[in-house]
Amino acid sequence: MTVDCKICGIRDPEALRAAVQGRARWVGFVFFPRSPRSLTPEQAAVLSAEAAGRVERVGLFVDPDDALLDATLGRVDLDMLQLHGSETPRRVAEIRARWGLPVMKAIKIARAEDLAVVPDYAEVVDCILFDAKAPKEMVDALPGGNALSFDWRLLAGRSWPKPWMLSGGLNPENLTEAVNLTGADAVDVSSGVEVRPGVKDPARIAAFLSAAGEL
Ligand SMILES: O=C(O)c1ccccc1NCC(=O)[C@H](O)[C@H](O)COP(=O)(O)O
Repeated sequence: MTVDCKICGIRDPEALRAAVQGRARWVGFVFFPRSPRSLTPEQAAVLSAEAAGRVERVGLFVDPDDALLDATLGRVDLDMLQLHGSETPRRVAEIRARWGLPVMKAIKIARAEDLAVVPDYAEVVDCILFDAKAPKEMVDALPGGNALSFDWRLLAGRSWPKPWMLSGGLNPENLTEAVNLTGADAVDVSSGVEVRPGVKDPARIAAFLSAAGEL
């Protein structure tokens, strides 16, 4: 079984190289200033140039306005956009049409009812990303990248009309169980391959990609 991996929140060349050497399919660059993983367009442009032709480059945005997308995409070459906020299906479709890039929409899951929106988004996206919804009590939660998992059994035996990725609290130790339960053929990780928020660990990236290769 092949499981394609995305390493999200890449901020430095060492992490990028570990992702490329371990044969990640995608790397993610975060454009959300409140995140410890956020990059300026100038920083991302350097990493994006190094990644070109070796790994697909995903730009992560949270409810971006047109000006932010224009400013970022004017400076950084990206292969896909990841929308990780409260973007409506209509806004997702608008972004996809206007910037002409494939779009992945994060759908945040805490309980079965949270999956009810999938058909609406599936009509307008290229890929769905299932991530954990942070509980309200978690006051300092980010819109994603919180090292939280959801109940993977909610996806067991389900099929979806578009390609999809599993994310949320994955790490080298739990990847096998997560994939076996959900049947995911693509996964996304950030916190689980870090030494602390925003600081990637090349050895953990290698371990995650190795675990994926052994599935
Ligand atoms: O990583 C962030 O800081 C971030 C900020 C705002 C929205 C989303 C964010 N990250 C999302 C991801 O890194 C992944 O797509 C995914 O949710 C995995 O996160 P993690 O649970 O940390 O592995």
